[in-house]
Amino acid sequence: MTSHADPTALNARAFPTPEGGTPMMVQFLELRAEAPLDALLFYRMGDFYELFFDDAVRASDALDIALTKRGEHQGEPVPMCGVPVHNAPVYLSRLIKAGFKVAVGEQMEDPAEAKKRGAKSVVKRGITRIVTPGTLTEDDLLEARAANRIAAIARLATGECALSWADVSDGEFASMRVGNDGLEAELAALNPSEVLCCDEDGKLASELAPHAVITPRARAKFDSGAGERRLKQRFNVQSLDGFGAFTKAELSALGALLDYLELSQAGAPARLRPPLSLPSGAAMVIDPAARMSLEIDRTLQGSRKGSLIDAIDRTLTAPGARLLADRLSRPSMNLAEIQDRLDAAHFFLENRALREQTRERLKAAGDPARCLSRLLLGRGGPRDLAQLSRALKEGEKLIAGFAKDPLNAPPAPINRALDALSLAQTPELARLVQETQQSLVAEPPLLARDGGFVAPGWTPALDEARGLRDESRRVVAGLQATYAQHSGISALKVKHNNVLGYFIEVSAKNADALMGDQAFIHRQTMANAVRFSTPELGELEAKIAQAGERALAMELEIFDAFRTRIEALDAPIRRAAEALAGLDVAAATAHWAEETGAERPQVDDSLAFDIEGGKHPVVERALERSGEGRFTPNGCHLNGAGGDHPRLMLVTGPNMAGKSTFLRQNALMAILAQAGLYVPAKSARIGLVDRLFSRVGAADDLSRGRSTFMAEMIETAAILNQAGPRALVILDEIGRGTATFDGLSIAWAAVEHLHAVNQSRALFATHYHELTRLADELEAAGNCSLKAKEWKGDLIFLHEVQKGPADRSYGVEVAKRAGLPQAAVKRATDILKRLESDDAPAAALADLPLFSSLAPEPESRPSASDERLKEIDPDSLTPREALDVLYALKALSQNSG
Ligand SMILES: Nc1ncnc2c1ncn2[C@@H]1O[C@H](COP(=O)(O)OP(=O)(O)OP(=O)(O)O)[C@@H](O)[C@H]1O
Repeated sequence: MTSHADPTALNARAFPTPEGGTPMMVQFLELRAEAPLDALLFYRMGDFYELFFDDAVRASDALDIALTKRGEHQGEPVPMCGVPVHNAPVYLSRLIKAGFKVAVGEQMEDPAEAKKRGAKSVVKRGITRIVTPGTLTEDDLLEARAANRIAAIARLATGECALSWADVSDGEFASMRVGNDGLEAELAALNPSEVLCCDEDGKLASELAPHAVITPRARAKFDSGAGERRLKQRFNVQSLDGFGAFTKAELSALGALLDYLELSQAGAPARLRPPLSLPSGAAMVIDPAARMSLEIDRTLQGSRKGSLIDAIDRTLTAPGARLLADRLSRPSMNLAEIQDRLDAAHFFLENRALREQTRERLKAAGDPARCLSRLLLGRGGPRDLAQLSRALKEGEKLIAGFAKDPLNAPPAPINRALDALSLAQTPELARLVQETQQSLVAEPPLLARDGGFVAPGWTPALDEARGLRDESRRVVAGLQATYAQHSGISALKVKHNNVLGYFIEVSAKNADALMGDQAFIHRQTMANAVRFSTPELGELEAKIAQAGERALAMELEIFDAFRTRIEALDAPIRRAAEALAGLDVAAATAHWAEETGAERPQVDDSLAFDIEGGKHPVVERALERSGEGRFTPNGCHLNGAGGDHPRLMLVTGPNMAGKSTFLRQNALMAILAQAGLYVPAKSARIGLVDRLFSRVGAADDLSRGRSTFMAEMIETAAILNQAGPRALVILDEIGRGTATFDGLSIAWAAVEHLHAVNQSRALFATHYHELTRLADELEAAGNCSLKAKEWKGDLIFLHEVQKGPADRSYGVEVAKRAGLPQAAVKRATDILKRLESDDAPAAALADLPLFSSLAPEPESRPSASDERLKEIDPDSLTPREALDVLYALKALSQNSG
């Protein structure tokens, strides 16, 4: 599919040469040549960003705005469209969502400066930034509760592979070595909005990360030596050893990413934390198919509503929500880390009042990480400053609630968070917080350039400048009365606009009186009014402007000083922001657990999988909301201890009985437990799961040219090739997309392979009853089924898991419930009876008459003569009437016959 935003198509564009152009057009085309071809150029002209040529054509189409023309270039009209600067974020976000990148060409000087060089000179412009999906920082353009990552894939000639990624909005910067076959799963976990790769890997990257914008870069940008140099220079170190041991591929990926971020931030390079090399094996690997089908952070339709995270997220801050999403997308393999998270949640569950108090404080904390990044990038304003210091202050206040009660001491992870929040540990930071709180007005504006954010009383010099400005304004206001009195025109007004500054306005009929007066200088005649100025007004105007400018300059200086101090305190501020997010997740987990009765899981390094009373949090919520009844909790034991506790469980039962739900809820249980969260179960013991595979439901993958069956087989192959004894495998009805015997054989072989070779803990749902026999033959396999019973000819699902296989499949009953025509249901019942006879299926069907050759069963509606007979009461008939009725009945039966 090629879209307007397709980088390959964009990179093939050509723009005219500047020859023969107007000075402005020459400047535009020079900037256009400087900006990457796959980005649209927003060219600032006063209050508008204008787009020209092909940029205008594509943007007007994507934004649905008018495409006009502006003069000619080289004899051809120039296509143009524009968006107002004050509304630019809205248009930017639409273009970014449509997959475009935008280079912003700003005016680099005051137009007045340009005029000094001659009437025809053009205002200097330069590219200040390239806005791309993966490099956003503005709240308007970002989703608050989701990370916004940009990733880079490096594949060296040696076969070595690595991923690097960054979140410019909060400074995250990391890399990880991966095998070629692990790229897709890791990219799915990171869920980046933009992916860099070298030119040759463009197609591969779009297959690996189908939801991301792909940005191909020259192979030279992926040079690992250059990458290392760039990293050292950026982080100002002699050696990278202090940050970790990076492979060549990691250096290549990190270097390429840094290079691109420098380009896109044009001179204001993103402020990133020093790179972190994540060890492989630190997180449970969830294959992309499983991630999708388990609907962890979004549903198959792509919405957050209806996903696992939506059902369990009780965080109150956006950074808390992002941390929770991160933990769910990369469940930990580190037992100590998991215990820490569970300890923190447990503490908040036990200490309800403290939890409520903490959550109350968190509500005011906002998003300090993103405020900090914007401030460091020079894109932050006074509101960011105020929000950041409020968050730090709330963090400080929060500590007081955790009284030093030796009998109820918070666990280590909470203590660490409290330490990070303690301003007393960083007096510099404490001072900064105090000063920003004192110096800023209650509701500061978004942008510093507008001024008006420093509170009165903060610096005498600023107060004085403002006093002068305000005093002059008062004098101006007073002048209106003086002039009115002097001229005798009571309707005289003193007004202000950007062109004339202060002026006097009178109606046209009063103008003559002032025209002859030396004190008033005529400036402008309008349809109904005439405008004048006076030297006095001019002087006051200058005073006001001067004082205003001085005041603004002082405010900007104060703001800059704060910014510089923040830059130096970058690390402790980040630590405090992370601590707040961590406390939010812990308190939210406890809150959710209390609300739903979720329990603390026991996670260890065994191979156990023992769940009692497990529930599917999303299905349970859906049932609750629709009032359709309660969720039936079910246990699941896959610890391989033998007997009742097989390692591989075959799950049978009628359609709609709840097999898929059962499979999914157990996969989710492992994810939740290793994310360090409570689980929706009475109890759960789970031995670390290193990889989670799930083949649930048949989602067509037609976009990749794979049929349902092909997609299913590819995923099954991946499972049988990769799953090991620590894996958890969830397989739902594999083989059903092909002929019965093929399907059964494949399913059969898969079960045997999983049992003997992979030896993973596995749940295998199937409709092939023949498979249930395997439980007798394979020592670590067992059967369970979902109960259903027939009642008065209807099928009732109990959603209860019981030992042993299902007695039969009830497919025909389900079809009947779904409203299949009566004739088809009856026919299916007949066929089923024959198939279930002892003969081989082919023989059983041999003498079965074809459906079409059977006379359709007559509808059992009463005949007309029957109806008539019912109406007759023989006792009330005269002999004559009886004879008439007899004739009538005879006629009716002849007609219908
Ligand atoms: N444990 C449960 N308690 C209550 N209701 C449940 C339970 N499990 C499933 N259900 C309900 O039954 C419906 C069908 O469940 P599910 O899709 O898991 O069935 P299935 O056996 O996999 O069906 P099929 O074989 O047709 O895919 C669910 O949408 C849910 O409403």
